[in-house]
Amino acid sequence: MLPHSRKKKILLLCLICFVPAFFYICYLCRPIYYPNEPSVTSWGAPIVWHGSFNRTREDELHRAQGTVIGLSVFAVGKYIPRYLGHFLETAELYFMPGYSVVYYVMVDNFSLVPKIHLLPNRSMVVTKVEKHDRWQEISMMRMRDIIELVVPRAKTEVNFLFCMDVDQEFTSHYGVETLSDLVAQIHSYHYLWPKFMQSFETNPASAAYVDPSKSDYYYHAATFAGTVPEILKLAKACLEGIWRDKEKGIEAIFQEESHLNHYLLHTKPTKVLSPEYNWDGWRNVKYPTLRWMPKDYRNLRENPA
Ligand SMILES: CC(=O)N[C@H]1[C@@H](OP(=O)(O)OP(=O)(O)OC[C@H]2O[C@@H](n3ccc(=O)[nH]c3=O)[C@H](O)[C@@H]2O)O[C@H](CO)[C@H](O)[C@@H]1O
Ligand SMILES: [Mn+2]
Repeated sequence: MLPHSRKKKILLLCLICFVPAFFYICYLCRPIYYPNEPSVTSWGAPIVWHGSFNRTREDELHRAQGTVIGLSVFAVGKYIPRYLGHFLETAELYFMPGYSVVYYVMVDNFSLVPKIHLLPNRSMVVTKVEKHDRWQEISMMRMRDIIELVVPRAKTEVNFLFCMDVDQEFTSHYGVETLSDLVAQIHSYHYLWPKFMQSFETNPASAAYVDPSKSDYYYHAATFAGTVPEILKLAKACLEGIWRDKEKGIEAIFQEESHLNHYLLHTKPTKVLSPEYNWDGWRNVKYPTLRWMPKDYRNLRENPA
């Protein structure tokens, strides 16, 4: 039998450790939706949530302007058979329904590209890209290919350009409420985490360096968007940072995502997408619009680390 004073100490310790942990877990698990969450950033940009915008008004505006939207997506190696078909099929269902859309599909092997039946007013341009040996290079060099292969076409064909990862699926209406000059996606993993736990590059020698205490949000590179000139500026800045790091023999912790976060800290996005627009599958988002597909790094990536 433990002495009475020892029991009291253990009980007190449990209260000190577990009660705050319990409340923090409840905070992390609570349903996330508007109007419980903020819908404007500190610099005045809207944070888009289900219910925070008037879709009818936005639709009227974009239909009157004849807005055309581009969507660039890369699928290299095993990512083509695993993800590309489903990504495009769900985009046909939910990405900007009723609008003219041009898909810029970047692959290393034309013969594996699935046949997708496109709706009227929607077209697809398939372009061959180099296959790099490391997944990190495949991921990072998308910035170079966006500059050299996507932008030259997109600048005359579309008003807004989205750049997305392929390992995701659309699950409900992803509409014109997401359009703006420069659009960034809040990373759903990091949304509720304190700043010191965010995954910014913390090596001051890297061009991607961000002091977490000065940050706004941790953004997810799986979606960024904007007008074509803004995307060109963003991609050029990220690529320059990647080259500067390479000259020093370093690679930012989350590759182009780290450089994107550095850029967006200094060039504030004009619109921010809430975690609803890039849901990780377990986060308790009430109105998910696009969701991560299951990862399978071991089988899909060329190199394990
Ligand atoms: C844990 C981890 O690894 N995280 C990285 C990765 O998250 P992710 O796990 O989201 O990376 P990912 O495997 O989806 O790769 C990014 C994208 O590059 C393309 N791709 C990549 C590899 C490949 O062999 N074929 C191919 O097509 C594809 O479009 C893919 O969606 O990417 C992020 C950028 O979005 C960051 O760079 C993260 O550091
Ligand atoms: Mn991804």
